[in-house]
Amino acid sequence: MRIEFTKMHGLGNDFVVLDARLRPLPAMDAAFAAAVADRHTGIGCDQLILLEPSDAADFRMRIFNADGSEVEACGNATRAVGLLHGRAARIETLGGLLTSTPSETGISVEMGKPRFDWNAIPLGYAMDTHAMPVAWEELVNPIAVNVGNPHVIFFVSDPYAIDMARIGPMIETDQIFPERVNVNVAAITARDAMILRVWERGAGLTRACGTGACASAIGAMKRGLVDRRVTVSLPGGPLVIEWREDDEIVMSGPATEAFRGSFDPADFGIIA
Ligand SMILES: N[C@@H](CCC[C@H](N)C(=O)O)C(=O)O
Repeated sequence: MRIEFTKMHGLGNDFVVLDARLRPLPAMDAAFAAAVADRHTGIGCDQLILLEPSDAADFRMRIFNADGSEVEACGNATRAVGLLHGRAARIETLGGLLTSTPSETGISVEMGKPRFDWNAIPLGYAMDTHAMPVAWEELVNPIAVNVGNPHVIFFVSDPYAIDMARIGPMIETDQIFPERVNVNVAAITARDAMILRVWERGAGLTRACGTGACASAIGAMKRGLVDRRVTVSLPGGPLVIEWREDDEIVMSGPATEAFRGSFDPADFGIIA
């Protein structure tokens, strides 16, 4: 059996998109997703995205990290599937119902409302999420925000001076985060601009993280460091994040289709 896929990316955060909206695919599990995502023996991607029919929206998007874990939200993939859909779409995810719309800069997505309660992040025990009384080496007093998925944000003077490949996994898997966490290091450069690098839960260092940009922008706005519309520069390029007065987060930026192909799951050692 051959499965068709579309390889896409948002600012270099790359996806294998499988479309089961019209034709069912073999049941997806962590081993299947990890095998496809493997950059040496599979197709290779940061996230595998599975589109399915939905009763509540135009379609359902399921998100699997490269390590196989299924998660609630992915900002860049939401723009990518919005591009694939070709027109405005309501998209059901584990993190909530999202809306994507073609825009001048690519695709804009209404990402939902941020949550700040310690048990909504979630954290292992009650604490102030606005300035968490914790530290990992030089990374201190982060803010935690859930934008559909969990994020912790550290404000630093130079995100590129932080050894994220070493410290990222330590924080991601710390027991204070019972569902693990996406780790963001951000620097404010103006009232409307910031620089960001992200160690993603289940995927590692990526060139861009849409939910990371949303969470970091909201964290900076909460702390009064930036205005309510900010350009977030990631290694792969910029995203514009706005926190509207109605509490909705809007993310705008490009999405790209790279190529299409097909594979036989057996080639990757998957018994489908
Ligand atoms: N790359 C994504 C985020 C993907 C999920 C994340 N790694 C998690 O585990 O929550 C984005 O663009 O938001």
